[in-house]
Amino acid sequence: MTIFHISAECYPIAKVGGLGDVVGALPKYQNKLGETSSVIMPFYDNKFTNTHSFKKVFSGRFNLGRPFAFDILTLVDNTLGYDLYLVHIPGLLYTDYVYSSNDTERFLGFQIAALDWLVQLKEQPDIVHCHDHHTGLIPFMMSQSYAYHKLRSTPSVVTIHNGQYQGWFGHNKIHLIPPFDFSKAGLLDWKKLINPLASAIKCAWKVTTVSPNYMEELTHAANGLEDLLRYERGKCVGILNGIDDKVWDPSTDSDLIKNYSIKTVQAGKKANKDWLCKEFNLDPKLPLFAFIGRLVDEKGADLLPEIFNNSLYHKNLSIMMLGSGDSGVEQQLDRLKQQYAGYYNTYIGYNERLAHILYAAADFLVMPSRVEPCGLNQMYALRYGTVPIVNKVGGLKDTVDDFDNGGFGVLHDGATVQEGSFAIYRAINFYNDTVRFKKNRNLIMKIDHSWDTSAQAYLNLYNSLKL
Ligand SMILES: Nc1ncnc2c1ncn2[C@@H]1O[C@H](COP(=O)(O)OP(=O)(O)O[C@H]2O[C@H](CO)[C@@H](O)[C@H](O)[C@H]2O)[C@@H](O)[C@H]1O
Repeated sequence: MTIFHISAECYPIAKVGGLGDVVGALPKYQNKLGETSSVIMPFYDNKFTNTHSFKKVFSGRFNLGRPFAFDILTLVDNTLGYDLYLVHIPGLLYTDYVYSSNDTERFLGFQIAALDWLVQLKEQPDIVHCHDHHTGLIPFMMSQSYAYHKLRSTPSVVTIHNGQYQGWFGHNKIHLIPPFDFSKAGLLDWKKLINPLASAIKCAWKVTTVSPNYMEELTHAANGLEDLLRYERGKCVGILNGIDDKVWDPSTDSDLIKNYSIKTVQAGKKANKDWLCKEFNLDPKLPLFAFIGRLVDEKGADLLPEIFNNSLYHKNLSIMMLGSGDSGVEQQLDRLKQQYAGYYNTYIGYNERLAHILYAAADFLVMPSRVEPCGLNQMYALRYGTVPIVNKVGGLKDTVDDFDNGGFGVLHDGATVQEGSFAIYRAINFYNDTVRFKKNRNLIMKIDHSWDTSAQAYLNLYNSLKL
């Protein structure tokens, strides 16, 4: 089967969050299963594109209010485990950032160029797999735009990584979409706006979300799309994300201060913790709690300052926070540093290497998310022998069980300061039960969340769509 994943992010080329991780891993595992799975993504002006060589495979032009020329580039000396195609649109998409405020035109141009290339390929794809709203107009264009008539019978699949963001824009821009039968314009609309995610849910052959529980939640809370998802339920399915167990392997991870396996976890985690605590002025003898992520409401980031303030009262733990986002929350989190010097520190920003070290160094990872479609951090934490403390939502509910209930993590029921603070209090008691805690550490490192099972689940889904 020939599969094309189309996405705004793909690790290690460009990653802002979990979408990049998934698109950078899933095709690799699908290829391992004998398929031909590739990625199409934008050509950004970043470290990866500036330090690798590319070859042109196609050139074209399209009109988006004004004419644009584009190239499709492919990576030379590719060791990624899948073919990579980059859409290079100078003056539109070739930027040193992934997302911005004029994304409508940028990602519309990306989608049009990707389809202009796909439609003229000698061998038509078997599956076009779109990810999130940035590629959400592709199923509509494949089925309705005259120019893509040849792709009309090619199955399209859309995966919702985050239903909060939908890419809405006004009908005054409808003329930017390549011509189609105007009587079908309703397929683009949701609540009087062009809504790429809603359109994808209407037009794709199958809709997936990144955990079964999130699929269920979306029918009650989907930022306005609940009714649509309930109506289209028959073609929706939740498939739990996996993790790239080659990138996220504490025994080979080149970012770590010291590598370790289950056998050497004690010494390995200690070396990483000692380094981190020295670097950030924390006490290595205390249990270390970490947060890694985007500082946005969905992640419960606004709760963190108070949760940390409550938890640091007895000065019997250390906390390290790595993230960026809401500037008010960033300031509040930074301010706590003076009050709790020696016990608390932050790194405001994005730092891939520090994230890896922190998963290895920490004893616990806190995730008080309000919405968590799947969550990868808790799975990375488990693989690195770090106990996740999570709110019982979305994929967190599917992947973590409470230690007081025969499980291995710490669960709380509600994204509130009280629940989050009490969960940390319970976690410290768990940590102090050293024999049980050590046994648990070995156990969680053995949990298999690799992509093997889920990559097969996607293949089964594609096979069900074969004509
Ligand atoms: N400041 C920082 N520095 C370094 N690394 C950082 C960082 N902030 C975040 N990261 C990294 O970004 C990734 C975040 O993954 P999540 O699954 O939590 O993400 P996100 O909410 O972006 O994704 C959405 O898509 C994914 C994939 O489907 C779903 O799992 C998730 O629930 C959904 O919200 C992890 O690899 C994490 O280590």
